[in-house]
Amino acid sequence: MQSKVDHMTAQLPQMVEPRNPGQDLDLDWVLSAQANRSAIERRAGTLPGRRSVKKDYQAAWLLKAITCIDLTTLAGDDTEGRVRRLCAKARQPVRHDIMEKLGVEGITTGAVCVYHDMVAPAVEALQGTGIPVAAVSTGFPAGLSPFHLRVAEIGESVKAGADEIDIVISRRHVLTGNWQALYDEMKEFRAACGDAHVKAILATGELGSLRNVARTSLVCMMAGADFIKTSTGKESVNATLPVSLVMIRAIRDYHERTGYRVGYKPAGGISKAKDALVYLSLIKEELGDRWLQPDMFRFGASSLLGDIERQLEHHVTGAYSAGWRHAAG
Ligand SMILES: O=C[C@H](O)COP(=O)(O)O
Repeated sequence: MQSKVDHMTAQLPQMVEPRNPGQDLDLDWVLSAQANRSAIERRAGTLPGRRSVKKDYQAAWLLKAITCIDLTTLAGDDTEGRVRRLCAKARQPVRHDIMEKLGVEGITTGAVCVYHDMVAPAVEALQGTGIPVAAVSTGFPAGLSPFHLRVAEIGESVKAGADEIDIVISRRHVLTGNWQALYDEMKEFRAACGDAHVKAILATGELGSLRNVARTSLVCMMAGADFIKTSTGKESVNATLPVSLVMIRAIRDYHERTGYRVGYKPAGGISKAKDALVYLSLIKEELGDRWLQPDMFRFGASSLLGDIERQLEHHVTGAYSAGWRHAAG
């Protein structure tokens, strides 16, 4: 068990892959992307019952999940104090006594994710830790402010010290099939990020179909997205397993054709440890171990960490509930 924990929690330095440079918009490829809803839903339906995460290794997998969390606060009443407390949690995500019993030290969350105004306090609170700060941007969550302001917002967050920028795409470009406009927008956002990594938020709950999700994923990667992300957390439907399958298969396709690995970030509504394990199994099965590192995979989540910590506490006190054990495999 201990060596499994060590192996699972070994964190790679942030963002070690060569960045996806993007490529010209390939409309034939985009339009050939399909998604068979019933096949996707059948496959997604099998995931929660699968046993890819062995019971003995659950603690190790939960620690792995922590290293992949973008610990998030995106609320209108965010304050510097709340963000400082969030950053303290990112540095020390699990209570000392639990970590001691697990025999692990030094793990952190993958990043902290905040609105622009909270970037500076987050950068200050995380100084010297190596934990990146991600800023949501471009008129998050709807992305309907004037284009030049959306581009300028990226520049402001980079100037304030953000390492990663989570942009929102214009859903209307997808809904009207204007792939060129989507590509141009994404390319400009990517350029404005400079050295900061860019995550493209698709807002999949507003894209109308799984086929649109597949096509949008490809266009964003062609325009140079470092990550594709499901949702803002503010749509009525956020991260789901069918949408995740479509997006990670697009990532696999893109890697096979171009040689570049793009990261994946399911976000919104993921709050249970057992759900995190299902996502990790999905990534392992569909993309392989390389994507199970924080530079290639993140959960966008505001409350997942709390449940994971509770489950780890149960693990060290031997108090797992039978139901949870069953669900997690
Ligand atoms: O990107 C992150 C999401 O906004 C977080 O959503 P959540 O509060 O449902 O975990």
